[in-house]
Order: sequence, then C-alpha cells, then structure tokens
Amino acid sequence: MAIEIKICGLKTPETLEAALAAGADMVGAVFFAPSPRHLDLATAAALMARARGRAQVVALTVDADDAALDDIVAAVDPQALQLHGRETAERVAAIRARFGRPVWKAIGIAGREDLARLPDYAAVADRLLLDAKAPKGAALPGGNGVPFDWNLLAGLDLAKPFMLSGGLTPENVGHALALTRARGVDVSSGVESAPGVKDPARIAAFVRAARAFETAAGSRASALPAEQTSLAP
Ligand SMILES: O=C(O)c1ccccc1N[C@@H]1O[C@H](COP(=O)(O)O)[C@@H](O)[C@H]1O
Repeated sequence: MAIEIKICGLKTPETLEAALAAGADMVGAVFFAPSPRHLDLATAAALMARARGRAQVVALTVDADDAALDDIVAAVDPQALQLHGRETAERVAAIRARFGRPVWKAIGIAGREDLARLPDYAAVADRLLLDAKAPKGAALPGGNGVPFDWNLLAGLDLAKPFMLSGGLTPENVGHALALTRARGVDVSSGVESAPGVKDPARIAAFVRAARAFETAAGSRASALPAEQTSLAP
C-alpha cells in the first residue's frame, strides 16, 4: 500500500527542496494570514513553481471566499485545494464545481461524535483529511502540533480515501499509520524547529519513517496468500 506524504507550510526554497529530495508526494502552501506559515501570492507562486512536475502542489485555505480562491488558483495553479476551515459540504461542492480541481476537506476530530460528519463530506470532497480539533482558544484551526485519539478511526469505512494529520512527527507516524490505515499523512509542526521554521533533517526523518511503514506493510501483504493481499482502504 503506497502511502502519500504531504509536507505542509513550506516557505523557503531550501525546505521545499528538502521535502522533494526526501521523496514527499505533495507539498503545501498555507494561505491564512494568522499562520506563521502564511505566504503571499507572489512568494507562493515562485516557490511552488519549483515543485511543478516533482510533487503535487496543494493550496491550504481557511474559509476563503471565491475572490481569494480565484487569486490563489490564478497565481499558484495548485493541483488540489485543501479547505481547512468551517466550510459546509455545500460550500465544498460549490468550490469543486467552480474550480474543476480536486478539493480536500479537513475535519477536526476530538471524539466519536465528530465521525458522524464524515459521510456528508465524503460525498462531495475528493478526499478527507482527518485532523485534530484545534485546542480551545487556538489562533489556528490546524497546524497546532496536537494529535487526536487515533483509536477513534479503527474500522472506519469511508467511501473516499482519507489522510491523517495533527501532531504527526517522525517518531509517531509509523504508529499512527499502523493504527488508522490512513492512505496518506500530512505534517507541519512535527517537522519544524520553531513555529513556521521547517527543519530539513526532520522532514527527511518523517518521510523515511512513513516509507518504512509502507515497506513493512508491503512485505506483510506479500507474505499472505494472493486472495488476502488487499490492504484496502
Ligand atoms: O499549518 C498551518 O499553519 C495551518 C493553518 C491553518 C489551518 C491548517 C494548518 N495546517 C494544517 O494542519 C494540519 C496539522 O498540522 P500539524 O502537523 O499538527 O502542525 C495539517 O493538515 C496542516 O496542513
């Protein structure tokens, strides 16, 4: 089972190159002014141009209106839009229709009750990103470096692939993948030395750890009889 790895909140050519050299599948640019990872359009366009053809470019927004999304799409031409605010399922569908490109919806998870919201979003988004709910009083709806109880996802059966985020690190990503069977992982704080400052060594360690899980899961699958080799989701 191939694991998709996204490194989010990249701000400099050096750290972007570190993510690409490590083998990240996706790189994310944050468009949310309160975030220490926020980029202006011109900086994001120049930075993400370096990733074109080497990884998928994902634009992260929070409750952005159509005009803001128009500007981001025109400047950066992202391969996916990651909606990380309080967007309703109807708004997700409208954005998908307007821009004709994949839309990911991040959903904050704190307890079992939050899982009830997933089917409505799975029906309209191209993929779900299951993140920790922001702590009370946090300035950001994501990117807080806190995990949630991954056991909540055991046995989760969604019609869409999901990625996991929230408090992932090089140290815990293998365990998180083993528990949740997520198709991909998204990390920001866990590969930083300070808020908004990415650490190339931690980026490389994160990708290595996720790939090590992938390799181990692949070996376990190939040791099974052919009819048992599907590790779906
Ligand atoms: O990274 C940010 O600054 C950010 C701001 C607003 C919404 C989401 C943000 N990041 C996303 O949050 C999750 C978890 O991040 P972390 O690894 O716990 O720091 C991840 O999907 C980021 O893309």
